[in-house]
Amino acid sequence: MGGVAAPPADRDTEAPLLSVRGVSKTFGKLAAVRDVSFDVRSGEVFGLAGPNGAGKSTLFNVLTGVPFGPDPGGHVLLRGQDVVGRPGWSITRAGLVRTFQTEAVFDDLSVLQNVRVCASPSALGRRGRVAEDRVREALETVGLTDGDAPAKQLSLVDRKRLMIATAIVSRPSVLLLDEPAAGLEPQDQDQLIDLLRTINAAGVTIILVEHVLRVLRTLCGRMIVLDAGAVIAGGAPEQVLADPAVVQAYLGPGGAA
Ligand SMILES: Nc1ncnc2c1ncn2[C@@H]1O[C@H](COP(=O)(O)OP(=O)(O)OP(=O)(O)O)[C@@H](O)[C@H]1O
Repeated sequence: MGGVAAPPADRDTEAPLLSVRGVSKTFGKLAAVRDVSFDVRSGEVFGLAGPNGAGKSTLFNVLTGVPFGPDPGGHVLLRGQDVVGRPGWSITRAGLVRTFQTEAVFDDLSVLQNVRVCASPSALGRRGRVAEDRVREALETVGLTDGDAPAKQLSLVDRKRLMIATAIVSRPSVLLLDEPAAGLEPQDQDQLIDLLRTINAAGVTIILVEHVLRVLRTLCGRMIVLDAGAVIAGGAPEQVLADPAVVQAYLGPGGAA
């Protein structure tokens, strides 16, 4: 029951930017993540899918060390350096930055204030503040032009933009996005797709947890699927999403009949 092999690390000689090796996370008797290994190349948009409870968010937690790292024995190599065991701020500083499933936005603050307050410690300058040019650059990238607008007035897609701004203000090398398209109408999904393409084209490697398959198909060159914590398929989205084991995992026992 070793699971399915992760997609090939690389067809060329370039070392992967991120290498996840034998990562597991157990809560009591529950193996939420089971011996997961995969590689992400610099410049990729790499997809991570799986049914509810498959372990996707837990995997993001252990990759970024917040609130916990993996069980002993797992390795998370960023540019060949193992970040397991480092505190979360240090992993963020090394370049692994995530967003959360629900938009972590302070309604009573303005757009600008949200980016200043939510930025990770790695985005802070010498005086313990985020440089204003970084804040403005992040907001410009995500297309939020009115920094003084109260966050509570933002539409859902703009709240997603704001959450992404709070992550990219740290200038990550790998941006981990947890279900950014959740709840969006198709036209707003298209805006999100355009934004993620822009961020990726600027040199940011992206790992995308997503249930909206259209978004995965459009953006990802490669992806893996988790089920019950283990990798059950990996490769190009069209091939992976047609895999009978993946269809079965999504539909549940007997559902694929
Ligand atoms: N801190 C925790 N303590 C105990 N169990 C946990 C903890 N965090 C997650 N789990 C369990 O681990 C399993 C995987 O959860 P996780 O949230 O990672 O799945 P997911 O694939 O992100 O699901 P979804 O798509 O619904 O967000 C679930 O059974 C969940 O209840």
